Amino acid sequence: MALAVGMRVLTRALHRPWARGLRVAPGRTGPAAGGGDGVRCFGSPRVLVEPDPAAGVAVVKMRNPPVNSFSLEFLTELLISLEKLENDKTFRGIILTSDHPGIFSAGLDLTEMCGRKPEHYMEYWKAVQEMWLRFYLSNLVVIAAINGVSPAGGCLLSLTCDYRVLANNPKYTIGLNETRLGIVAPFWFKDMMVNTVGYRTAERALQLGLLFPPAEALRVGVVDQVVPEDQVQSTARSVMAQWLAIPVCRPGVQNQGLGRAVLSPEALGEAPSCLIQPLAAPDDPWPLDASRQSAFPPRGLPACLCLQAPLFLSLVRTLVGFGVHPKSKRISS
Ligand SMILES: CCCCCCCC/C=C\C/C=C/C(=O)SCCNC(=O)CCNC(=O)[C@H](O)C(C)(C)COP(=O)(O)OP(=O)(O)OC[C@H]1O[C@@H](n2cnc3c(N)ncnc32)[C@H](O)[C@@H]1OP(=O)(O)O
Repeated sequence: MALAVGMRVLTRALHRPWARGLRVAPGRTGPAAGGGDGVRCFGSPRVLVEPDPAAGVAVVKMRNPPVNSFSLEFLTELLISLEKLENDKTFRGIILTSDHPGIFSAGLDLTEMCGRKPEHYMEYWKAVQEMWLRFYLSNLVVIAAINGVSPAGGCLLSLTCDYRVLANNPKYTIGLNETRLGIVAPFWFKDMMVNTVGYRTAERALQLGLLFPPAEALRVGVVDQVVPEDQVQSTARSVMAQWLAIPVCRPGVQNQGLGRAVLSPEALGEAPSCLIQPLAAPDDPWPLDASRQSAFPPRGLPACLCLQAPLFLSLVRTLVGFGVHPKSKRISS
């Protein structure tokens, strides 16, 4: 299904460039997540924050209908909310979930990835990287309450979290399915998966673009817990309490050198620009090894991307296969 939808969205984006406008969800106020009086929700059109100051926790709800895809606007709002919470010493943890049960996130917004100007791709890709880095390196404990399907970038976002609770609904699959769309997950998507489920499982999952239903997801370890749908939020809160009982939970993990293995200290300094730097060097050697070159273009590559082959090639050279590219050493070694 993801494949069919992906193709449909990409094709439509090329033919209906005017349809890419902002989807603004109405604002909303309500009681705090903890039910306390006088504490109001805040956030932005696409991100609702339900604070529970007494617990030091905020529930961050993604609400970018219809599928919480990562549009540029949504990514920007999500990052602003995260930054606000990080700068507010009231909060030590956030629970990341969807305001639209059934869909956690459909991942990157496919309409952002074709039919646009090169500058837009740069800006968009930088925002995607920043989202990943900011969540991955946040000093807040982040628990994902996954209450819906979570392919590709949606899965990546959950992998940045300290713990993943998934609702037990067979429709709520999770995984990195990029190859099914004819694209290859960037190395940092891959590395996150390897860190989480181990090399062999990640290798197979990425090659086949597997989307795991809950029982499988738990078995391979892509999520930490599967619970009945109506217990996802309460479980996430219990897990959070467990984490917050530890005085130095997230910074402590970093200090022990655990869980932050994808980035070198050098890359941590200025990671977004460092990661996209090769885009500015179009004479770079082809980053894919011979076996991958022969597999390019992959079967099923969206026609609209083929039409933009030169741009697409340079982007692909930049974004994928860094694991076999000599320059990757400065990032991943
Ligand atoms: C910067 C340029 C880079 C170019 C090179 C790329 C290299 C990068 C490599 C890899 C990284 C990629 C990461 C990704 O995250 S790619 C996105 C992968 N996502 C998916 O495969 C999910 C596709 N969607 C689905 O499977 C389903 O929509 C669903 C299961 C999430 C929900 O199903 P359902 O409830 O039945 O809803 P619909 O399918 O009817 O969809 C509703 C509506 O939403 C549109 N839509 C769905 N997914 C996306 C999406 N990812 N981006 C944008 N829009 C999406 C869908 O088209 C429908 O639209 P409508 O008909 O107008 O209502």
